[in-house]
Amino acid sequence: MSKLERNWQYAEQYPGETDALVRARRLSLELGVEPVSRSVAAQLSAFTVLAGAKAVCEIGTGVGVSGLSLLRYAPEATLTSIELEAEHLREAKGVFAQAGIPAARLRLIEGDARHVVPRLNLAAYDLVLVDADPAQLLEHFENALGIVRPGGCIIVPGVFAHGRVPDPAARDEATIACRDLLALVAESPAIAPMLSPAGDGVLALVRLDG
Ligand SMILES: C[S@@+](CC[C@H](N)C(=O)[O-])C[C@H]1O[C@@H](n2cnc3c(N)ncnc32)[C@H](O)[C@@H]1O
Repeated sequence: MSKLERNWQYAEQYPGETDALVRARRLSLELGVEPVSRSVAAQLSAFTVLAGAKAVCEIGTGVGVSGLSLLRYAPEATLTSIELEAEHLREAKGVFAQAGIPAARLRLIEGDARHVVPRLNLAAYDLVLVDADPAQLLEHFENALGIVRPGGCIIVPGVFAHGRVPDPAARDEATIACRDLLALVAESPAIAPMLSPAGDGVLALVRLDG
């Protein structure tokens, strides 16, 4: 194992998780839904607090691992989370209920985020997580930019497309979408980006004023 691999593995094993997160992660894997990794979950928890986020939106609820992480240290935050698959959302509801998250802090919406997000209030969210189908990434990202307030942040886990983004030979749709997003964000004067190798890559950015 290389030094970088050892560093990565250490960082992945470092964060502690609540019993609710451990249960949600297990359920997620049983259902074949890929949750954010432990280190990415820890970043989501910290980002919500750092951003002072009260209104959080998530595209791709899955079974609730990322949602629980976003709310973990932010008792005043509310989560609007959108999920295409009824079964995933049903399981996520159980996960949030078992974790004791009050229903008033949650707005769980079943539907295609490409249609739902454009109907949400513009510039109304402090933090938006984009974690749905990577092939639709650019569309989700454009929609996320519309609903995040200036000074707010967008987080995109999985942006290395299972390690394929750095491989120039990889040309599949999801990989190209991730590369296109990384290039777009790097070139925009209206965005302050940060790329972390945690999990399968995390792009975090601040939408600047104006
Ligand atoms: C990688 S999983 C999300 C995992 C979750 N964020 C977590 O860490 O627990 C992606 C989820 O996005 C959902 N999804 C895919 N396309 C979607 C769309 N267009 N709108 C809403 N959800 C979508 C999938 O059904 C799946 O549950």
